[in-house]
Amino acid sequence: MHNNRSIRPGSAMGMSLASLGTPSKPPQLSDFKRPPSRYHQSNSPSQPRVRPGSAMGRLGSSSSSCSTISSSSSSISRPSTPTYRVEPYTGTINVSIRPNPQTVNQNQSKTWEIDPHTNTISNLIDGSSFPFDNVFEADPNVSNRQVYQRACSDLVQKFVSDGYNATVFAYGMTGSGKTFSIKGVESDPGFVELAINDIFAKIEENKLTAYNINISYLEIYNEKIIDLLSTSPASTDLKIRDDPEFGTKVIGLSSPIITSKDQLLQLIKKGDINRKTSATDFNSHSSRSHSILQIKLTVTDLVKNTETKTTLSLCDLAGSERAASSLERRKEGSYINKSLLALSNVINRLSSSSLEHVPYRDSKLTRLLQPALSGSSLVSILCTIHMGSVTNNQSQFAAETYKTLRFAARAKNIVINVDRNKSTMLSNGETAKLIQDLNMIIARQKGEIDILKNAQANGISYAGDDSRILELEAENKILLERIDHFTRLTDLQRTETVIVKNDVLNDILGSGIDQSQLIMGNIEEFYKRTQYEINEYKVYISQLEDKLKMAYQSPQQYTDPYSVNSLADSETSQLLKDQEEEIYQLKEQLKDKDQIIKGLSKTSRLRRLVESSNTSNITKESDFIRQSTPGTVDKENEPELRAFKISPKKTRQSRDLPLGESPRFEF
Ligand SMILES: Nc1ncnc2c1ncn2[C@@H]1O[C@H](COP(=O)(O)OP(=O)(O)OP(=O)(O)O)[C@@H](O)[C@H]1O
Repeated sequence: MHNNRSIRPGSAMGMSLASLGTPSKPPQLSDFKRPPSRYHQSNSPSQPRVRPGSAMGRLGSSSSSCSTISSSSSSISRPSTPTYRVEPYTGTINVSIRPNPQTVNQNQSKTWEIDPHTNTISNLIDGSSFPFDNVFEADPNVSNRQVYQRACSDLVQKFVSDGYNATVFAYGMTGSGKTFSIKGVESDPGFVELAINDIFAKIEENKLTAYNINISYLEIYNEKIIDLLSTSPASTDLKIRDDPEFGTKVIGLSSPIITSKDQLLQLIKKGDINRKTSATDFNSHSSRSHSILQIKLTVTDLVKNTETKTTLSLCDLAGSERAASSLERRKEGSYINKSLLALSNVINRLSSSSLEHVPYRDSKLTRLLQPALSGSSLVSILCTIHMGSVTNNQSQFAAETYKTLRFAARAKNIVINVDRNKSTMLSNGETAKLIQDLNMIIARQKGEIDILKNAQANGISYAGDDSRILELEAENKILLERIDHFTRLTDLQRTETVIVKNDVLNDILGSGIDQSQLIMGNIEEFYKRTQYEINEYKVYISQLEDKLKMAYQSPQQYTDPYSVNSLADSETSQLLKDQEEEIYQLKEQLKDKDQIIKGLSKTSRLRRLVESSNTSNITKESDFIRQSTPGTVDKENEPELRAFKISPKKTRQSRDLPLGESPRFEF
């Protein structure tokens, strides 16, 4: 866990690193099981079925090298929809098709036919037919909420409650409805807002769990990664780095902490404004970039004292398009098409049965999607299409729709194995940090309550003031209860760290009461060593504090001797944050060491007492042996003797205590 790492000046911590790849493990070849083809054996996985009796079916397979006649229509079955019930999840990617009802021309002959019952879309000209998890009708009454419920909400639930990363992306030709589905409109909110509503509803429901949310929002425009939440010029061409923990990371990407749903929605709105859009031949408000919004959730189980981190990625890809009339649009279009081709190639390789190299590095988009596509995330793809006819001037629509469906069919053929992200036990420092954060929230809320109360006292009141005060006071109460719980946990952990968890101390104490001289020597040695370490830490902390002071006084001139010469502002502030964090952790360690010393001093005192009582009790002991009857032990010294029977080493699991239960130490 990052809080446990040892950070030294000049370490890579000077860089502002925000994860972009969905966290957990880096992709491995073993993450892939080549899927058993759901298609007829002689079909290539990417080929659609041909319905018997259709134009192409009648022509027979010789008419096309890419289609095979299936023997009966009953063989067209709906692919199994992932249920996400087993762990780890093994199954196919969820693929949905949604047509843009606005581009359906009722006066033109139909090229595509949708059967919403079998979730199949068929081409009426060539007879090819594609089954998917969901195929929606080209009906303006099909709302974003309905599409979200079937294509996305399951993943969001798994992301919030079950420790899975989840990735949802919209793919399709320009103007087909990707942004409409992901972002939505005021009267019909899209996936982003619906997912956020679900996330916050879940958070409010579960009082035994604490949540921390961070977000990042980027776009890939002309193969450059741009931070949509930052206006700094340094955030317009960010680099990707391989990362053992997250798969890939974008260096310098901002990742603000979210404190409320409103704040989150505001930030996303700000990012949306920064995103590149222009009028094109097909869409008056076309997205000229791929956008990736990541919501990173840290869930702390207050009962088990564990923490789980998960990431939800919502991607609105730019649309594929033919040559545009404007030069600039053509240039953008060429970057868009290149990266979509790279994505298509990756999907082809993953869906094929060969074990060929998967070309993730061919584009920034595929590099960023690599962790998700290689098994560290549940995936759902929404493919949006136009229903244009091949027999009129909308023929480009038909060709693009065919391309999109082929892409979707290949994606549907990929089998992924996804593990839940592992929960980690919280360390003392992390619990203390959590308490600090909760205290900050309480202080802020108290400030808000005071302002509202003062305003009321001065006769200024706004509608809903009273209920807001009540709401804040209730939230305050819950937060105080959480703090109380964490404080108890921290105290327990500290005690345990001192008496049970410290291996050195345990070795010394567990080595037997009869070697008291040796033990005393060891304890003293250990005591000296700890004192020495404490002094070292103190010196190091004061150096760090001096450095921080300097940095705050003159951030422009401040250059860390260990870091690159001119850090960008954001990197400098990240460096400062890292150093503050390091100081905080070192201080926490110092507190632990202080506790150890207190524990040791107490133990030494007890041992001396026991030794003196042992000597004076020799006669009593021999009396005791002679009489062989219990009850003759010196009653006066009994408590101290009891206190000195040290139990064998305890295991690390002993920290995992149920709420309110103290660890049992045998003395
Ligand atoms: N399901 C739908 N219902 C109603 N209107 C839709 C639907 N899908 C798309 N539209 C409308 O079609 C137009 C184009 O949609 P949108 O901008 O979402 O396309 P896009 O796929 O994101 O395009 P681009 O790739 O160019 O950004 C918009 O005016 C949008 O409101």
